[in-house]
Amino acid sequence: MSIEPKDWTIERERLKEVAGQIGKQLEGLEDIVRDRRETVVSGRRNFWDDITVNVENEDEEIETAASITQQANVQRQQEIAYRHAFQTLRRLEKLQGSPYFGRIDFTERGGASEAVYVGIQSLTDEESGEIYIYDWRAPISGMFYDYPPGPAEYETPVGPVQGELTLKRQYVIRHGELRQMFDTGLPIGDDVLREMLGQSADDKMKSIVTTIQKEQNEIIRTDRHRILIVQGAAGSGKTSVALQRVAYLLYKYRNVMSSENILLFSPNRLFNDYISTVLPELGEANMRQTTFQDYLAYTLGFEWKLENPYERMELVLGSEENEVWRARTAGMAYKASTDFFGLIRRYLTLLKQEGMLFKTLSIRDKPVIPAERLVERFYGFEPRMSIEYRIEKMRRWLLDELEEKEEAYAKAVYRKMYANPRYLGTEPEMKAESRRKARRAFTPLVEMADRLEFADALGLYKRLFTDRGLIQRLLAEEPGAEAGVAGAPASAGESAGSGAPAEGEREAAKFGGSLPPEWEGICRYTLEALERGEMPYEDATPYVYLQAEVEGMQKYREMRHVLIDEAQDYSPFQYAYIRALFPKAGFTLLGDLNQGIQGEAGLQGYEGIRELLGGDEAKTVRLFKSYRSTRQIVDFTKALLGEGQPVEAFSRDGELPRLIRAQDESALADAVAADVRSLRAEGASVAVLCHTAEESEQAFAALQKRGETDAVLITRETETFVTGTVVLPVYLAKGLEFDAVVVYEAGSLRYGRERERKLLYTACTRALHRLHLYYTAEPSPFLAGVPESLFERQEA
Ligand SMILES: Nc1ncnc2c1ncn2[C@@H]1O[C@H](COP(=O)(O)OP(=O)(O)OP(=O)(O)O)[C@@H](O)[C@H]1O
Repeated sequence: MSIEPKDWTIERERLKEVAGQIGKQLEGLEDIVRDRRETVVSGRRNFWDDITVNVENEDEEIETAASITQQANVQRQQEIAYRHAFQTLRRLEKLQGSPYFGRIDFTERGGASEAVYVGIQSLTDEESGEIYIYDWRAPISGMFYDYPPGPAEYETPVGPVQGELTLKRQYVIRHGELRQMFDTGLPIGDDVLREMLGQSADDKMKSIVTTIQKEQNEIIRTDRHRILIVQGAAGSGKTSVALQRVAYLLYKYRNVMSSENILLFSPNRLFNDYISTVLPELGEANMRQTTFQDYLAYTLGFEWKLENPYERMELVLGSEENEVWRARTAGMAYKASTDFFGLIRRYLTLLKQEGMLFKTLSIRDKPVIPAERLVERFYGFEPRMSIEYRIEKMRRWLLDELEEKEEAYAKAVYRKMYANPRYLGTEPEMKAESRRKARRAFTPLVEMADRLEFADALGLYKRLFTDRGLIQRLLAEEPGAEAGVAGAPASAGESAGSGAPAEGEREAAKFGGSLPPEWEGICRYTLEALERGEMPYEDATPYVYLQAEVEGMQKYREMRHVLIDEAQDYSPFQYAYIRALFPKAGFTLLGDLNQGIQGEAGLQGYEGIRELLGGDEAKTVRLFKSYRSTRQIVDFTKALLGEGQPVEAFSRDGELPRLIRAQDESALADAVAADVRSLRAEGASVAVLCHTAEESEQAFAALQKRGETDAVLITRETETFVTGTVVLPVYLAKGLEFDAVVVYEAGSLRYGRERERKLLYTACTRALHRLHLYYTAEPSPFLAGVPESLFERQEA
């Protein structure tokens, strides 16, 4: 749709007016920020000037303390006021270069027409009340993403507002100058989007706020369900949507939620760096971010050598498929399952009645409080009392008991000293010394009691793999036979901190299943690893869960929303645990089953976890359209997948993917090096993707030898994402994207097993514009399933 010259004049005038308004507000704010900064600095410098410190008697001490607290409060208020003004200033500065990107003219039914300009945040003239810009997250702005011109509506707290969109316009404004504008008949003009998607990959992810698609907008704004599960094709914008959703939640719930109350679980630290600028670009602070691995390492502490999921994957991909391999992979699958979760819940129920293990508290191998006494005490409680309640009661009892014993110990030491003619100290000296000795001996025991470490969680976990009778009993247990959960009247301690919500316990009782045939082998490798102080990745979550149930769990009640990216790589067991960790949080899960590189140890579908996380409160949404790659790459990768979750391409054209055969390894390295060089000369960012870390190292060395000295090798330890030429294993490229992807060796020896199909798919879907696959000998059988018309064959 063409735009009249007079419209250009009007729009330029308006832009000028808005710039003037921003300038005016900035000026005022700069003064405020300066004043407040000075107040804060001088407040800190002169903190003690207004306080009279007097500690001569108790009353004076109390008065001094009160005046310090009061002064600290004043200081804190001043700092908050300064921070607020400073952030507002930063936000306004952001508006300066590009104040808005869209406009809709909306005529409310029976009302007047209003031009709504949409930008990354709102701008209002406080004197006149005129709204110059609406925040993209405001309800009225939602229509910009959802409707073409014509009938439209938006939600408000008092119900929907209906009317008609008479105009929809998109702007490109750079450095305060109107460069382009388009009137569009579509929800969001394809031309603008195509242009954006045609650009090169950056070393940081970009915000998509100007071109959010209707189906993505729905996900960003949904807040009627506590749990939102998104199954989205590779490149469909899951991560982008997740980050815009965080910005939306921060806006909508700004009075009750801050970035400190939102947590994102991401696949690795490299990814954290890659997405780190999106929220600041939108004028918001980043949410908290972690990886599940980091959380586990923190919880397990230094005494365990925790396996990394990637190390485990290397092991599975790189090993021969013998009996040990089969036991390991079967163990990974079983320990990830809701069946194993159910088994552990039943175990915990049984422990309320029998079988609990405790450590003996001793000093230099001499028992002070034997484990049997603890067992006796534990089973002295009513059977329906929760484990955590009993343990907490025992903690208090133990601390009293230890105090008494410490006193007796001190007396015994004193008597010994007294009887020793060679000891020359005075009586008070002897008393003080004996008390010191007793304190030294008892401190570790008191700490153990205080931290609830007297239950033997490790012993309990190991018993699952040594006591076949126990396992058989747990498997035979009737679902719902959980004492203290089903049907029992509520009483103190009954549900006190049982570790998982009661609904979770009831859900868990449904699971149970049977043991995998490789159980003997699973027991063997598990016990051997634990004996060596090594924690296999698949055991880490079940173990910390069991430990938390018997020692008490640190829950994160302040977290209001938890997002999980690459959700397909978490096990059902992990979801059960995560649910218990964040009892007050809503959840957004973003995953793609097609990219499930953890095989049986990850998710097979969403139904089970829907139930685990909260059943009716969950909503599942699907995204089909892939925005990352060209149509040619999407068609190729779709065919590679065979069956699976549906994928659609956005209409952006590029060249066909290439499948290139090399005579041998050396010829392959020559060809890849030459290819990388020419792609780089065109300015493309290039990823050379490999099967494992070992292959990455070899490929990297081969490229270096052939003069590609700018290439960077990315390993599990890398924390900063760079573009240029990077060499890395596929699993570390999860969530990332590159202009060109070179699959280093796509032969049948690397990607031959069914579990490797998704790995190859994940590799290929990282490409924006170019995809080149190299191989020697035989190509991967999954490539054989791709119609010849979808790619080009070449000889190196
Ligand atoms: N509405 C949009 N406007 C502009 N670009 C978009 C839009 N949606 C997605 N993109 C772009 O598509 C690419 C893929 O997005 P993103 O990484 O969020 O997808 P994903 O679903 O998380 O992918 P994957 O699962 O493959 O890692 C990014 O470059 C992103 O900027």
